[in-house]
Amino acid sequence: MTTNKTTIRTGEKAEVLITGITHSGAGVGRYHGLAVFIPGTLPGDKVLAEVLEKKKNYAVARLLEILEPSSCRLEPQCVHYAACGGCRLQHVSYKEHLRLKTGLVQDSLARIGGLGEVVVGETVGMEHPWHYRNKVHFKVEKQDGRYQLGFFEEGSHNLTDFFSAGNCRQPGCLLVDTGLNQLASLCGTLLNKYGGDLEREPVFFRHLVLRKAFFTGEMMAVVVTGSRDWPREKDFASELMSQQPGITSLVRNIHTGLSGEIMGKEFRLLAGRDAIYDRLAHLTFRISPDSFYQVNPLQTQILYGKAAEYAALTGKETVLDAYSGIGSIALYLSQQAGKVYGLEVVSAAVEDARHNAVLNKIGNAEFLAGKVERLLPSLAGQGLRPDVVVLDPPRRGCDQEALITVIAMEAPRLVYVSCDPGTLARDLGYLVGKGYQVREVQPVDMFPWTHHVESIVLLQKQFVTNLRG
Ligand SMILES: C[S@@+](CC[C@H](N)C(=O)[O-])C[C@H]1O[C@@H](n2cnc3c(N)ncnc32)[C@H](O)[C@@H]1O
Repeated sequence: MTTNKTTIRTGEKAEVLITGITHSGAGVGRYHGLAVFIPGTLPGDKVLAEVLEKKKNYAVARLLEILEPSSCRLEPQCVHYAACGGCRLQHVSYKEHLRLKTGLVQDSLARIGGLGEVVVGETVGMEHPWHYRNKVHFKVEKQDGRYQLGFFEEGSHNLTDFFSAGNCRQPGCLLVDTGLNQLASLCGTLLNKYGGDLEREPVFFRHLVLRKAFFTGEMMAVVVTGSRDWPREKDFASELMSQQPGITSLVRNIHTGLSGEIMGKEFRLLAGRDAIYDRLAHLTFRISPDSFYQVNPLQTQILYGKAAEYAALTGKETVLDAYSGIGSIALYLSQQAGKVYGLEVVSAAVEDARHNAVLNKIGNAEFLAGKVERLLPSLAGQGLRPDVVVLDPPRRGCDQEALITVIAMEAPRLVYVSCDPGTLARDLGYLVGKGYQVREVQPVDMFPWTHHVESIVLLQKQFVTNLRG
């Protein structure tokens, strides 16, 4: 029987030339006309793969052998690369990796947003794309008679232990700041020392969340426990604080619920201050344990610089920063604006933003707590007509109610910051359908070696720009 796309079977071995990449970082090629997704491959590779799953329009296969490598193929540097799955592009040269990310954004805009004519700028990369993360959350699991710290392997609940004795060749994650890796390793040792007898009533540790302010060097550790009791909590805290002088904030979070959130609602300060302080450009920021803060400080400066360029402020404009976190973009733009508003749902982040305005002696910023989709209509109802709206939503993008109100407010300029090209494309498509024009799209590599990419986009309202400008 001749093989064609309908007779392909699972278990079949396929020779595939990879010609593209998916949004989750897998290589894509064709086998008898059917698209085949093969993780761990990249355009230019010729590979032998085993079909694992066959659907009507595509198949998923497992890489067995690289028959001819792409000229852009690299030996991954991380010893955990294969098991961890977090760095899905570590086998791709950095130059090619940036080119692929630009392509991913371009492809989303065309396919999802119907914006094939929009030109996407080249992704801005990093000079040293390692140890760039200022935050990490390690999963804590009981395995082989001890608490282990690491990440779940892709698609499973098996933990890749990043700090066991067998992994001493590379303790920690290559994307994470080296000071945070050292702190994680020490925390792992002390959780084992003070976590209780693993056989009888051990403490249920869920996560270890670590943060570092790159500019000030301050570090924060949040130990997330699933149980309330932790008899030796004080011993843990005092030994950690004495052994690691850089740690300025040690917090316990109690998360007894079933939700998949990393942290629960209850925080307890164990030692030091309840927040860390960092500097970004000319500003100082307080960052509380549950507030969002961009994870790559060097690239954040590039991102915020672009936001200022796109906002094109002259000193008198009203700026609305939707999804404002600790107020960083609003405060960054405040010196060139008449008035800035920030809208944010996490109340601790709103408190940080208000505190940050005072800390930086900024008097023209106002921060409101609540969901953007609720606050915006009420601000519009009160007659607020911003000149610039910054949208920096989480991965799921903007709620349609929020976009409807932004359109009704007729802001001449929108600056859309996104970490998900798919939802960005969806929202841009909607805004373009309602009279906005995409002027510039600039991807910034905030997450080197992973398949994630940040983009910043300038949109302008057609016609109204002239009337109001
Ligand atoms: C990608 S972060 C951006 C934060 C900030 N612009 C920055 O650069 O650090 C998205 C923020 O939106 C907040 N958020 C998520 N959903 C929201 C909603 N429906 N309304 C208001 N804020 C929301 C999150 O808590 C988070 O602080």
